[in-house]
Order: sequence, then C-alpha cells, then structure tokens
Amino acid sequence: MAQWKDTARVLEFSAFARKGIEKVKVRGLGDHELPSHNSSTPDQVPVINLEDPNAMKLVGHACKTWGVFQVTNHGVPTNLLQQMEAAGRKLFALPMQQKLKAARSPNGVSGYGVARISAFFPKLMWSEGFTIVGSPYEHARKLWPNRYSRFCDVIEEYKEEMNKLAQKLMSLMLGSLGVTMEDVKWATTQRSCPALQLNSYPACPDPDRAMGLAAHTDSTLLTILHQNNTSGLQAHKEGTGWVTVPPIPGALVINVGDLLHILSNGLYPSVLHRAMVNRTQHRLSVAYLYGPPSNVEISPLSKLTDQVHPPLYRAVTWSEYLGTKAKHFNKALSSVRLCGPLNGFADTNDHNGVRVG
Ligand SMILES: C=C1C[C@]23C[C@@]1(O)CC[C@H]2[C@@]12CCC[C@@](C)(C(=O)O1)[C@H]2[C@@H]3C(=O)O
Ligand SMILES: O=C(O)CCC(=O)C(=O)O
Ligand SMILES: [Fe+2]
Repeated sequence: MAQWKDTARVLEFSAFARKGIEKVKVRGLGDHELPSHNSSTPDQVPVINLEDPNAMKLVGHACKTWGVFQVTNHGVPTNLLQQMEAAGRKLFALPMQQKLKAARSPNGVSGYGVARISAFFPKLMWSEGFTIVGSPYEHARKLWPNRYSRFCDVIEEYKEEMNKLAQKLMSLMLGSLGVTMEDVKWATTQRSCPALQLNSYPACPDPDRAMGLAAHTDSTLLTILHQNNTSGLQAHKEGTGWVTVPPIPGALVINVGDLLHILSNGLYPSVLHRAMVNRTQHRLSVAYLYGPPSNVEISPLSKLTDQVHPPLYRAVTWSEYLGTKAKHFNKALSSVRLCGPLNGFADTNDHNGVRVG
C-alpha cells in the first residue's frame, strides 16, 4: 500500500513535469511557501577557504551564526564532482518505468522516489530523488542490467572522498568548541553509514507556484551538498529570512544537521533549508548525509555542559532519531529536548513563525 502510494506520487509528479502545472488540475502547488526574494540584504552565506590558517575559527563562527556555509579548497577533486553530477543526470534521464524498477520499498531507505518528507505535505514537490545507503549495486543493476559498474564506481569513490571531508569538517567544527576528535571516541574509531541523496528538479513552467523540496533540517551531524550551476537552494537565518545559497563552481555547501545541534548542546543550530525550482533549467544536487555509527548514542558533549549550561537534549541514536523525524518531522528536535527555553531564549530550531509546509 505504502509502495503504491509512493509510486503513484512519482507518476503524478511525472505528469506534472510533462504537461505543466496549468493543465493538471488534480492538485495545485500554490500553497507551498513562496520565496521571499531579499536581494538587498547584505547577509550572505559564508564562503570558507579550508586552506585558510583561520579555517577553524571561521567554520565555528559560520556554524554558530548560520548553520550553513560553503567551502572551497576542500580536497575533493573537481573531476569527481563532475562525474557524480553526470551519473545523476544519466540516472534521472532514464524513462520513468525504468526508474520505477529501482523504486524505494515501503520500509526501505534506498531507491528511487519522492522526498521522504512528502508525506507531511498535501501538495506534490517538484522533484524526484534517489537515495543510496550502503552498496549501490542492487539498485543500479535494476536500472542498467548490463552497464551498472561505472555508476557504482563513481558512487563508491564519491562516498570515500566525502567521508574524508566529513572527518575534516567534524574536527574543525568540534575544534572550534574546544573539543578534540579524541574526546569523541566513536568519531575516530568507528565508521558511520552515511546516505547519498541525489535530487533532480526539472525545469518548471510556473516556478512561483511550485516547491522543489520543502523547508526542512537534515537529521545528520552534517551534510555536504554539491549543487550544479543552477541556483535553487535557500537557507533560513533568524532575523534575515530566506537567503539563496548561490552555486559557486567547485565549492560545496555544508549544512549543520540536527545531531550536531544536539552534540553541541544547541551552540550550532541546524539550518532550515529548502530548494526552489527554475523556469528553464534542470537543477541537480547530491547530498552526502553524514551521521554517527548507528549504535552510538549522541548527547550534548560533557565538555560543553555544566550547572549553568545543562544538557538540553536527551541521548539519541541516529536510527532512533530518523524514526522520530519520520513521525514528527519538524517537531523531532523539540521532542528530544529535555529543558524548556532558558532565560527566554527559544530553541533556535523550533522555527516558530517559519512555515515549513
Ligand atoms: C539518512 C537519511 C537522512 C534523510 C533520510 C535518510 O534516511 C535518507 C534520505 C535523507 C533525506 C534527504 C532529503 C531531505 C530529507 C529530510 C528527506 O526526506 O530524505 C533527508 C532525511 C533527513 O535528513 O531526515
Ligand atoms: O537540492 C538542494 O539544494 C537541497 C537538497 C537537500 O536539502 C537534501 O537533500 O537534504
Ligand atoms: Fe536537506
């Protein structure tokens, strides 16, 4: 039943994309929150050169103030980013019936389908996705029975490079809080099981009435996002509103996720973000969703708590948190919170007043 519903939504999306919004009367898209274009604001998402001697300080500041930043000189080869983008393009260009052979199963995590958060929204989002957790082989074989190895090789190499970058970023993010990777035992001794999310946003005839991916925070420690040269990603900053994260050739976008928010005891807020669509250009993004090993409990670091700063969140494993997110979506973080707002400061991630749907 759940698989049928997912498949139906993908087919419905496919009909939207083919015929254009006007001709499809089944569902409207107009109720998704529209962009608040705010080009006059001086606020820009920070861009950090990871080879800068001050990188640690800059990363810490960006995490505290934005929860999102872009990185250059990150060490991931440009040609690998290009190969990954080409692999994503090839996948989404397949006929719908072929893509559905690798559809995500009802309780599965990997495969082709609509965004998981779609379940919380009455309107369709103008996007399709492909999630890879663990080996890509099983699904790739269904997509290209005879020629899947190239796709798999690119995925494996990409995951390897992303894992190295994620480790480097974790050490900068924690270092800036006075915490070393050795203080966080699992970070150096155990490997995590990240997810790779390929997102495709076809050109949309009426982009102001559609939403590519509705506002959400990632349930990760951090997310490394590669976007093609079509803009669409927007981040929300308290007091500023929605800000476009412009594509910079070769740069990668880093999001603070909910688990880093918990680990940092709220010092690094997870960023609310969304993806808009474009009238003429197809947009593609690849997100590397990095979290802790599945059996590890994440709770506020003891170095960051004392009597004045009590732990704000209870311990939670990544898999438990993903389950909570699947059930409570944007209330997930509050649902694992221990104390109410202190001294009148609300949890930055309650996103009161920001419509996410
Ligand atoms: C590890 C994961 C994070 C994610 C759920 C997933 O199991 C695999 C897909 C991820 C993704 C990507 C698009 C946005 C998001 C909210 C979604 O619906 O699927 C995230 C999930 C998340 O971070 O909670
Ligand atoms: O496409 C984008 O820019 C955003 C994708 C995203 O937020 C995600 O995959 O979690
Ligand atoms: Fe995201």
